[in-house]
Amino acid sequence: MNFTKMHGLGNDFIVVKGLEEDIQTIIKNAKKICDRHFGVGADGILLVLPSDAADIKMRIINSDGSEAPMCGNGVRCFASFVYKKGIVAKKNMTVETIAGIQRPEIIMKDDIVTAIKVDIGTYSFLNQDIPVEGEPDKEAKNLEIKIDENLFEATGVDMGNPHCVIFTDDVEKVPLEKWGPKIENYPLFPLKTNVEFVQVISKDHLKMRVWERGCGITMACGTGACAVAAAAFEKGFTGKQVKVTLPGGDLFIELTDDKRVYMTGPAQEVFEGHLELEKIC
Ligand SMILES: N[C@@H](CCC[C@H](N)C(=O)O)C(=O)O
Repeated sequence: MNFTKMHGLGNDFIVVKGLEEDIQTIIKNAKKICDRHFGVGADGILLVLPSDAADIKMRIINSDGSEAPMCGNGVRCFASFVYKKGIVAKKNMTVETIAGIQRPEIIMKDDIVTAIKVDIGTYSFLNQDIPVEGEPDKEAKNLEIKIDENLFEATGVDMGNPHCVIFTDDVEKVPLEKWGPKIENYPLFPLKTNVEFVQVISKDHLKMRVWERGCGITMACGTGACAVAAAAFEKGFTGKQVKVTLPGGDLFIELTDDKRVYMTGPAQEVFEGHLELEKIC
């Protein structure tokens, strides 16, 4: 398997040209390939595939082998990859995902890709969209989650994938490795959920840590940053433009009146490699 290792703020991916590789074997063995000790090591695998509906298609496989409908940091890495490789020779492109069509824009300075801005679609708080158990057309704005002796008030957000956002005074004090998996698998979320703990720094600055569904703790989550910005705006904590600081760095999120979300951030290629699948699978 030929691959390119990339990351968006430390949320790292193995990018593979799907048409040139045996993708069934790759998906079946994603856990081994993503293992940081016995494999290449990554939070997930991004498969580059042809699309009938857009310029190109992205499939996202989490490090536990589950498939995700959308990935914010992934789509920036993916767009930078297909642009630099000449697979899609457009700075404004369309990318098909299970969650719909994403619209990344490659931002360049002196022939170097400096950032990628993505129109990531609209957010929703509706139970049926996230999904969250309960009346389908009610909003998941005051969910009660009890973990051990702790009672949290959470906001459920659909960002193409499910998110559970919890505001707290100090994100550094949250025992994420303990609470993250319990909230990911909380019975309210039939498809599990990504989990974000977020601290309001100011009207235009949030700080968050994330436990990702199918991966665990990651250094950044693009859809998570969008979900957190939407939840904070809805609660009146922040305005429509916000910087979100994650352990791996900053993302810039803009919300529009019609609930559309734009995310801007970097994508970095790390190395190219060749893995002999039969050696680890
Ligand atoms: N890292 C991602 C989200 C990846 C998918 C997620 N783990 C899920 O299963 O929904 C991002 O940057 O958005």
